[in-house]
Amino acid sequence: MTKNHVPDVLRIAVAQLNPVVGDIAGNLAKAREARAEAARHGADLILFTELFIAGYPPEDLILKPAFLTACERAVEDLAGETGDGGPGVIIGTPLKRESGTHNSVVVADGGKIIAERYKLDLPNYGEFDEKRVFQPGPEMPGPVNFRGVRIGIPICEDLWGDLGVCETLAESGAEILLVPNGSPYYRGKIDVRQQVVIRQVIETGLPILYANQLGGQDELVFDGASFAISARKTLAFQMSQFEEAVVVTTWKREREGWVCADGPMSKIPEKEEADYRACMLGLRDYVNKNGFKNVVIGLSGGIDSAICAALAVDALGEDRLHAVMMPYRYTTKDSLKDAEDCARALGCRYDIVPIFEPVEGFSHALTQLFEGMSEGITEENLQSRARGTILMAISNKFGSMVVTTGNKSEMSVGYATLYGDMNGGFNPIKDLYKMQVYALSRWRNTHVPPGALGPSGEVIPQHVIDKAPSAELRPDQTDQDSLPPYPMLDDILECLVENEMSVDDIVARGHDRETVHRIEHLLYIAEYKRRQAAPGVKITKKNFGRDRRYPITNRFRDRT
Ligand SMILES: Nc1ncnc2c1ncn2[C@@H]1O[C@H](COP(=O)(O)OP(=O)(O)OC[C@H]2O[C@@H]([n+]3cccc(C(=O)O)c3)[C@H](O)[C@@H]2O)[C@@H](O)[C@H]1O
Ligand SMILES: Nc1ncnc2c1ncn2[C@@H]1O[C@H](COP(=O)(O)OP(=O)(O)OP(=O)(O)O)[C@@H](O)[C@H]1O
Ligand SMILES: NC(=O)CC[C@H](N)C(=O)O
Repeated sequence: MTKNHVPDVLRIAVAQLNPVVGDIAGNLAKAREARAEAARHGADLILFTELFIAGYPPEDLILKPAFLTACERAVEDLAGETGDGGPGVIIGTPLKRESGTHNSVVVADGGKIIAERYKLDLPNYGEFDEKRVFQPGPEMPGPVNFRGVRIGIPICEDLWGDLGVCETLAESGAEILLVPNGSPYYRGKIDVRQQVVIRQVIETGLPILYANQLGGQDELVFDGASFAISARKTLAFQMSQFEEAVVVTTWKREREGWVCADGPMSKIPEKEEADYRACMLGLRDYVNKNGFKNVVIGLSGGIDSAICAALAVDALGEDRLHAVMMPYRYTTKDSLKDAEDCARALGCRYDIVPIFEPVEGFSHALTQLFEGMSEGITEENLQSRARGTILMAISNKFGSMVVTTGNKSEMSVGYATLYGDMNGGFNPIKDLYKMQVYALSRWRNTHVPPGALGPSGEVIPQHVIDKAPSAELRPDQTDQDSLPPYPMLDDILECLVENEMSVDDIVARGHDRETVHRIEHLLYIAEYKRRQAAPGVKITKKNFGRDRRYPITNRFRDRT
């Protein structure tokens, strides 16, 4: 220490933890445990993620006065506990003040709250809706003097937006920026975050520590991967992605400012692994946080239900998945074998429940009404609905949640039966196009991701990957009877959904205009189905959920 007791070393613990939205007592207990661990490792300060005490995003819970009171009490309790001489705390909480209800952080040390700071830049795009429930901080935040070190605390979007929060903090004397985040995963997001942080390091000349939440919350997956960028614009430390951790980083005051002298350097997973682990974590947390002991999946012998089964076993363990094959007249021997092979490879419970009787029963009940009419989609959908009803019966009887299996290609064009195979509580592959389902399946057959509870080896039989996809709702049916080949379909969809491209621009990529028009039309008319669909894990920049809000009643077609 220097003569005036300003420290030359600061040990900052980063709590990359998985809170549960609304479980204030549970989140407080987690914070206490993390602080105790940080204390054991000699930390001076522990940094929690955005709105940690509430869980992020709390959405309209913020409108409940009782929720706000409970959050504030919890942080007051924690602040009181910092009188034990252990680490100080930076923790996120909503706070109702005269200037409004704010997305805030509380800084506590020596048994009391020493500062409050409010988020200025409220994100209101994509999955974010913060302007709906919060008011922005009334003024630019200044640095907080923590044991003689001037710390700037921009809150998440304060780093991304152009309100100049970081710049102002630097101008008003901040020596280091510690940023609590609630930043959800999408493919490639890590690079985007690093660019955002590097930009602010360049603007301010200060090192930035970026602490991100972990865990699944409905459609969102918070992937952690907290990191710091030094004032020299190099990666100072990197925490693991998709894993909870409390790490203590050591910062030293040098001539050029604060420098991270010690911190972890975790490896960040590549494309398929990252997507697979996001789907796994999203499913695991949805099931566990909502109190389901088990899940049930209709296992058809096709690729979608196979990868969902693999994800379920990896997320929950083989004893928590019940796979049910429900054959009908058009189910091939191959499908029966593929489903059984898949269940055997995964080690889960497997049952066969034929649907002849329910389908024939419905058909019989409708014979008179449908007399003289030809068979078609109605009869195909009866098969899907019989299966959906059986899965829901198993769900009701055993308390197991139905995992629904529609991929993004199908959800885009409405290639799924409402109240049939769309039945279910959660869909781990909802934001994966069909070609991505194949890529992840191949990847899983040669890798076991960290934290997965499933076995190694070929858990998705190669034959399932090689054969032509089919709904098997009529003889010799394949998906390509009514849809363009998946590589083409997926490219057109990505252009329309993720990139909001014009039909002309999509045609310029080499696609047939009539096909693009047809896919655009199918995409628009399936909106009503998606509004009734189960939530699923967000993997892309634009998922079918809060990211994309199209009207159901919509006559617009791009015909320029
Ligand atoms: N705008 C709107 N708002 C509210 N409701 C609307 C609606 N438009 C239609 N509807 C209703 O929806 C009904 C049609 O929807 P629905 O009953 O689902 O049936 P529909 O979409 O006509 O048929 C299901 C399609 O999915 C395919 N499929 C089914 C099962 C599995 C797979 C697969 O491979 O994964 C594919 C199947 O081959 C067929 O092409 C209409 O009868 C009407 O009642
Ligand atoms: N014979 C079956 N037994 C059990 N479940 C089935 C059966 N057929 C369909 N399903 C369920 O309905 C979903 C829709 O599947 P369908 O076979 O119609 O086409 P898909 O979307 O290509 O799916 P998959 O690739 O899993 O076959 C399947 O993922 C599965 O969960
Ligand atoms: N919670 C936030 O403010 C997050 C916003 C930011 N753009 C992100 O995705 O990380």
